[in-house]
Amino acid sequence: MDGARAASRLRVVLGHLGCPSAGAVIAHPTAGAISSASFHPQFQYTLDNNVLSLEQRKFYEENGFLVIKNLVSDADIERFRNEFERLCRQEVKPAGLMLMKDVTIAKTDLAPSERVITKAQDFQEDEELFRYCTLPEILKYVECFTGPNIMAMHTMLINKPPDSGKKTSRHPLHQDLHYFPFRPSNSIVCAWTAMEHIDRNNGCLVVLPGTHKGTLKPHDYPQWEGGVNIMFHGIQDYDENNARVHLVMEKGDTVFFHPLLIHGSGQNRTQGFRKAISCHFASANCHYIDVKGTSQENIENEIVSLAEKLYGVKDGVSLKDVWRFRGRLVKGQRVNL
Ligand SMILES: CC(C)CC(=O)SCCNC(=O)CCNC(=O)[C@H](O)C(C)(C)COP(=O)(O)OP(=O)(O)OC[C@H]1O[C@@H](n2cnc3c(N)ncnc32)[C@H](O)[C@@H]1OP(=O)(O)O
Ligand SMILES: Nc1ncnc2c1ncn2[C@@H]1O[C@H](COP(=O)(O)OP(=O)(O)OP(=O)(O)O)[C@@H](O)[C@H]1O
Ligand SMILES: O=C(O)CCC(=O)C(=O)O
Ligand SMILES: [Fe+2]
Ligand SMILES: [Mg+2]
Repeated sequence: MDGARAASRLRVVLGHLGCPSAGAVIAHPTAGAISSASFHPQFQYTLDNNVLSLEQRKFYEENGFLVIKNLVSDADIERFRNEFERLCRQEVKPAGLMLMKDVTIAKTDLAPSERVITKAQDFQEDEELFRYCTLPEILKYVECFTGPNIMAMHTMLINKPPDSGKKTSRHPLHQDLHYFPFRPSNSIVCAWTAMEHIDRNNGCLVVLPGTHKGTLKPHDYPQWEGGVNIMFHGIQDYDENNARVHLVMEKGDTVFFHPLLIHGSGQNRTQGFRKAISCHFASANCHYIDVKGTSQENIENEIVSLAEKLYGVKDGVSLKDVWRFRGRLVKGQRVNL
């Protein structure tokens, strides 16, 4: 492998390091100007900015997610779909992009195509896909959680394949914060947009409402008979009695959710490749943390070993620098991240 490719892979791999347990309730530091009409000191997970209705704010505060119907246009989704196909055919190779295959075919030599690639990750250098992270209709909502200084930290186009029968198309229940070495968690939000109708048949998102009020749980690989995709860690001891909500979504519908919200996705029982595009945004006022000695150390160790195995890299790479390199400012000022 040439140096540039190795460096770009290393960068992406290291980008998955996580951080410490997020137990403490932290007052939101990025609250902007407070309008007296909407000042609600009881709200902890949303900011006062008059975009969300009172009902929507209460819903997110209580549940940790909020679905906005029909937010992204069909025309934009068509463009994302076309660009994804171009990436799969490798007609363009933006720096840092990672194309993943399902674990059942990871060791085969199948040429990359729209039917082989299950996820395009880190498309921050792909102008066409990165448009998603700059859409005004998306950022308008993101700002309700992050405040005005907004970084796009982590980008994915997920192409959930028809399940091979081994159930590897599932994504185990997890909290995204497990992968993130920045805080506070309330200033991070994921936007996830359905690129087509998504329901239980093709593997919709499943969320455990209210779990964003808990702490970051230990994550590890689930004991799945048919195997599990690399770095798809799950929570071992979630409360089986917690309500589950299966998010049935139409093309363009977008869910915004908190990084502590426990969620996953079921297997795809259809013959189609179920597509969604997402970005994790964070306030640029967030700060990096050291994950050593925390529950996130296992993902850190895994990634570091992988990096050592693949590139012969030892120490010297700062995680903070990696994230700083990968994150992109999409609004306001780049303060810390
Ligand atoms: C909030 C958010 C972060 C939540 C999540 O996204 S959770 C999932 C995160 N997962 C990831 O980010 C994975 C990131 N991807 C990567 O690091 C890369 O795609 C790699 C897995 C390293 C593959 O890189 P690639 O350039 O394709 O290199 P290779 O084909 O040589 O593979 C390197 C070794 O990894 C193995 N591998 C690749 N894909 C998978 C898979 N799906 N499941 C299990 N193992 C896999 C592959 O077989 C190879 O193993 P060895 O031959 O070295 O033993
Ligand atoms: N043993 C497990 N460990 C961790 N997560 C699991 C386990 N079994 C299922 N899940 C995950 O739990 C979530 C909810 O599963 P659930 O069975 O409610 O719905 P589903 O699998 O999405 O839908 P369906 O059962 O209709 O296929 C899914 O995200 C799935 O990946
Ligand atoms: O299946 C999906 O689209 C969601 C996957 C997910 O939660 C993640 O990549 O963090
Ligand atoms: Fe997730
Ligand atoms: Mg199930």
